[in-house]
Amino acid sequence: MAVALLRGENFRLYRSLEIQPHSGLNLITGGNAAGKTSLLEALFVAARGRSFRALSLSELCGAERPEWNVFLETDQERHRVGLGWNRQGSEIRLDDTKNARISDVVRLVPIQLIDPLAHRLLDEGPSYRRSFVDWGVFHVEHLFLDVWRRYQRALKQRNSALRDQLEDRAVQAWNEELVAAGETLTAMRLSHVRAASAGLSAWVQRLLGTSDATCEWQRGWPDGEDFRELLDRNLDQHRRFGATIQGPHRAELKVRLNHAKAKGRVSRGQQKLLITAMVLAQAELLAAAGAPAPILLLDDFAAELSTEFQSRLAAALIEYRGQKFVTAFEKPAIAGLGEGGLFHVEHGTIRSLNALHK
Ligand SMILES: Nc1ncnc2c1ncn2[C@@H]1O[C@H](COP(=O)(O)OP(=O)(O)OP(=O)(O)O)[C@@H](O)[C@H]1O
Repeated sequence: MAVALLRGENFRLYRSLEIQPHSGLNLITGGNAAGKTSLLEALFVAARGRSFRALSLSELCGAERPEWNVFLETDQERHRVGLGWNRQGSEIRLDDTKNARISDVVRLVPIQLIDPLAHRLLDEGPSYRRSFVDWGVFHVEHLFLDVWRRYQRALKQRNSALRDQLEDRAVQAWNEELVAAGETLTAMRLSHVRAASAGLSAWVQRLLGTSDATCEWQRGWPDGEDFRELLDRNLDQHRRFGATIQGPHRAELKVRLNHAKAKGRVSRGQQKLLITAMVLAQAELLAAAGAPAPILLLDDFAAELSTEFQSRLAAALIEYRGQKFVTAFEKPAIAGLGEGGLFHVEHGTIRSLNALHK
């Protein structure tokens, strides 16, 4: 699956935008503030229903009028996805369905971004890594969303019973659902991380020249402990905190490169390539599970990378068989980059620099 057409109106600096991307690699060049990131953002917003850098959809509105829209069409099956915003709210359309559910769009058009802030996946708190893993599990396990929602609901109810200092029975009433959903969720996450870790080494070898990268899933409560018993045993502690302080909502993905924690001890350039390897390993799992191969957005190709690392990254991108959108100030002098779609952006105007050979 690839995006065959992207359109937008009054989206950030673009009065209107339209591209017909290549199904493989698309290189988008342009100077500072030309509109490269905004173009990736238009794609991301259409596929995820939210931006990766704006907190609200209103920020995406251009100067023309108080409304904007983005639209994409896929190559296979010609699915059409549109997101429109005005001051009254936003609406997602999927094919002929108005007010479609964003989860249906997300499932149809998996998209991942690696931008200059991607190091947060390794540097910041565990919620970034949980979201990363859960995004993959969502795409390979169709029951994930239901189980995740059940867990969140039981957790919320249990926590509010703890906060309101209700009697033990009222708190414990949620344990069964919390344990049932929590254990299923954990099993799905564990099997996803194990499978992704198996593919990670090969991508790390290609990108970083070492195969010594590991990902370990910590499920959110101590190994060897039964979740149900732990909830009963720690009830007083949870009462003191006014919250359930163990469980899958506290899970963590521990990432190591050459035995060092990927946080702090690994350089920014290494982090960028390690994250790319994680994204590519996960993308392969999706494809293997019959989901569409994720579309990869890579903002600022050369940032943080030596020429050797740039060559390695280019080779990995070319090898990855999903669709890719890569931005750079200028076309890197690396064979293979720019052989697919080549676009140049200037002041919110996009020019296609090649006859697209699809
Ligand atoms: N809502 C908006 N309406 C109009 N213009 C906007 C809006 N939001 C951002 N811009 C402008 O769009 C321009 C392009 O931003 P964008 O982040 O896409 O550039 P870029 O090509 O990725 O640049 P760089 O390489 O410097 O990051 C910026 O000058 C920004 O001020």
